[in-house]
Amino acid sequence: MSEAWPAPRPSRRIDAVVDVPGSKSLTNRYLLLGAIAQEPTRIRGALRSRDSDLMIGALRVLGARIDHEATTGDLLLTPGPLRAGGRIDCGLAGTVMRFVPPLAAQAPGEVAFDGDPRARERPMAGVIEGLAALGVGVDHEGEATDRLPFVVHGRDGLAGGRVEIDASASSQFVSALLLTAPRLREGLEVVHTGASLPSMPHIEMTLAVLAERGVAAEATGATSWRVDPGPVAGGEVVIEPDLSNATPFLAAAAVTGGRVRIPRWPSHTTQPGADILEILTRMGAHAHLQGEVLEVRGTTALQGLDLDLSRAGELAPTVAALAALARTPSRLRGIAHLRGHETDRLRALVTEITRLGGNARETPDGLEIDPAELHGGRVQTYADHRMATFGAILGLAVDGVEVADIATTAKTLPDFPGMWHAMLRG
Ligand SMILES: O=C(O)C1=C[C@@H](OP(=O)(O)O)[C@@H](O)[C@H](O)C1
Ligand SMILES: C=C(OP(=O)(O)O)C(=O)O
Repeated sequence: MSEAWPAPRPSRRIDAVVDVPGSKSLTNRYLLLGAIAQEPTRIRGALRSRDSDLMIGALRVLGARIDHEATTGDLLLTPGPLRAGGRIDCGLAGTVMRFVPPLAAQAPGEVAFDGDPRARERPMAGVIEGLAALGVGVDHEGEATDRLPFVVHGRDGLAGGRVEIDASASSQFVSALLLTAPRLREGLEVVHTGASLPSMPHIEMTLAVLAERGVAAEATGATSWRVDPGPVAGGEVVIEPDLSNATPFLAAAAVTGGRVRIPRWPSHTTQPGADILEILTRMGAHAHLQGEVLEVRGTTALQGLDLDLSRAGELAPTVAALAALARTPSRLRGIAHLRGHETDRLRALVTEITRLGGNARETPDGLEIDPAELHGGRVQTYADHRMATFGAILGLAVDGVEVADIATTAKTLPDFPGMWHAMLRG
């Protein structure tokens, strides 16, 4: 664990252009599809961070060749026959622990999965149920039968068909089963049976990425999806900037009355981070897209808001920081599943807002945050990259904020502290 990081306060008005690295969710989907493609794939603008490196490591264990081209920074994927017999470290990456087991299920033999201590607490039931429905055995190495660690007993030539799972704990259960479905003899229909379903844009992203690689993939109902069997194309792909990782920088403009611009902002995207435009506008900041540049300018006072964040739960820590600095109350709804993220984010956000003198409460499916005068303190981050960026946002507006283990941001951003200081320099 690194030393506590003194969150910087701006010495002058922020006016910065921030180049944000590639999307975690897109990078890890294209990496996985590259490993089962019928030809090599070149990924431009890929994210290099702990989560994408864990995905690269996992795919290598399963037989893919992945090279980093130093001159361009591109990743070059050469698919190989699926290989069993290895151990996969999922770290704390939801995309690795959920997306890779269904691929291992198609490798002939045993593949073991484990991760960080907190990874053993994150929900996995939907993936394990899906594998069972496909006829794939999973042996549990610990006591829990719905979590890591486990061993997948894969085999060639799985039939596929139709599986019913409860994905209310994570949309990644659905994406996981769909992503490797082109290799199933009959393809796959996935039907969600639970009461609610978070992060719908991430499921749409899965369908869009499959379609972009030449696979027939579509929604068959409000909560059911189908992927046809068929070859996955390789070729070149360019990854969009990570819009969720852009949000702390945009929030920096909003809370300080400054200006931040993000180049290469896509005009059409399946990334839920794009919702930040509307959220910031509702809170009183000026946010608009000029060509391919998103510009956010802050105002003197932020307004709270009542918001259903179920589409974009990833944004909750950023929005909670904004809400804690707003002058009217906020309610964030539809995010009960955040209790299964890198940490229990609802509890962590309430604890850390309260630590700094704020006023926040958990509700059954979210948070209520009331205006309060904040003071300094050491924000705990619980191995959660977005708790660290939450602390950094508050530190822009409040004296004496420190962030414990800022290095945890490396989960999805290779040099968050450097980028943050560069933003303050303008
Ligand atoms: O498919 C993806 O890439 C993701 C889906 C979402 O997961 P949940 O539905 O578990 O929230 C999101 O929060 C996560 O950061 C990335
Ligand atoms: C929930 C997140 O990550 P993961 O992919 O590990 O689920 C996140 O990045 O906010």
